[in-house]
Amino acid sequence: RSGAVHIELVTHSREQSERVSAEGLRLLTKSSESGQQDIRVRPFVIAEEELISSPDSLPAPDWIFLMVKQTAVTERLARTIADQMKPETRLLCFQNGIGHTDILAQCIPENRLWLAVTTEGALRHHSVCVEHTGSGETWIGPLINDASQDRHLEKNLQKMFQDAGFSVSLSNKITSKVWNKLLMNSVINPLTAILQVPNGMLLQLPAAQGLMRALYEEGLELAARLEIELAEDLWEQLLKVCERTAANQSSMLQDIRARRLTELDSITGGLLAQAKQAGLTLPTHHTVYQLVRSIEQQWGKNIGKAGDPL
Ligand SMILES: NC(=O)C1=CN([C@@H]2O[C@H](COP(=O)(O)OP(=O)(O)OC[C@H]3O[C@@H](n4cnc5c(N)ncnc54)[C@H](OP(=O)(O)O)[C@@H]3O)[C@@H](O)[C@H]2O)C=CC1
Ligand SMILES: CC(C)(CO)C(=O)C(=O)O
Repeated sequence: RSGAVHIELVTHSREQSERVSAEGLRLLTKSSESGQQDIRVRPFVIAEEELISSPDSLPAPDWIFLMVKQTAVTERLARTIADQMKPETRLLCFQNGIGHTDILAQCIPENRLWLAVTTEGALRHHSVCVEHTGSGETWIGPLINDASQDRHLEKNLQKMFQDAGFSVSLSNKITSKVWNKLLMNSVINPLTAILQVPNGMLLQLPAAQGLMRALYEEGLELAARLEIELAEDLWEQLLKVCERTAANQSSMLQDIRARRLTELDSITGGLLAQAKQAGLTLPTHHTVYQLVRSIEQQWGKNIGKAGDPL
């Protein structure tokens, strides 16, 4: 969208940035007002390696949106991002799961980290084509609540998203939102990946429902131990997500089918790491962790990692 907002896209590969420069990005989207739309956008684009070799090639931004998988969040990436930040720059992280902020905080002060939890759906078809697969809600909030922070940037950001047609709320309890989603992902994602079924099928299998409940209860116990507030109707919300996305393959199942690394270490593994610190055991999560890891290891991935995440 034009107007006062200037957006720059940083790609992983030079090949992708060259294609986006030459062809633009194709966005497939559907809305009740305009029906199916096939939109071509031409963002300013640069590859990560160009940014590393000349870190001053872009003007320092107000916001950086981090939209990579958890598996791509490394200390090296954190350093690259830190080199792009000026004192007012904030980093907004869109990842499912937990753990990435610990890596990012090695190079970026925690009071500059913001989290986004979104139920928007996006699917990359290829390097210059992405589909908006479903509209949802997005919550944004700071990792730490620092009363001295000037929050005007956050309000401007919310307006920018709203002007672009997204439903965005600001939250002072973003950790609760993160954990609500984390618990849902920790139930749906590994089970759909192990059973190789779409989300809705979990509701048709009584034995799977028993497993879902066991995973959920263990997650609840951990959140209570860590004094993290969760939605009171989280179980009902979880069942609704399975219903609403009945025909969809979870992101973990998609990763397994494409033989990519999954976000297991940040979802189930994230819970297990927190549980260990809190002196709790989560036996059902531990078992599904070992099962998903065993699937990855069948293709030679994550071979160095034992079945025990810790
Ligand atoms: N898709 C969705 O509907 C939702 C996703 N999320 C979360 O958002 C995160 C991203 O998911 P999603 O968009 O689906 O993932 P995708 O894998 O589709 O997209 C991530 C993109 O990040 C690129 N990338 C990786 N490393 C770098 C880097 N160092 N510099 C620049 N680009 C890089 C990848 O490029 P390449 O492939 O070339 O490495 C890829 O194009 C995940 O944590 C997911 O759980 C949350 C809610 C909904
Ligand atoms: C909510 C759910 C399970 C929807 O598929 C998801 O976030 C994912 O697939 O990662």
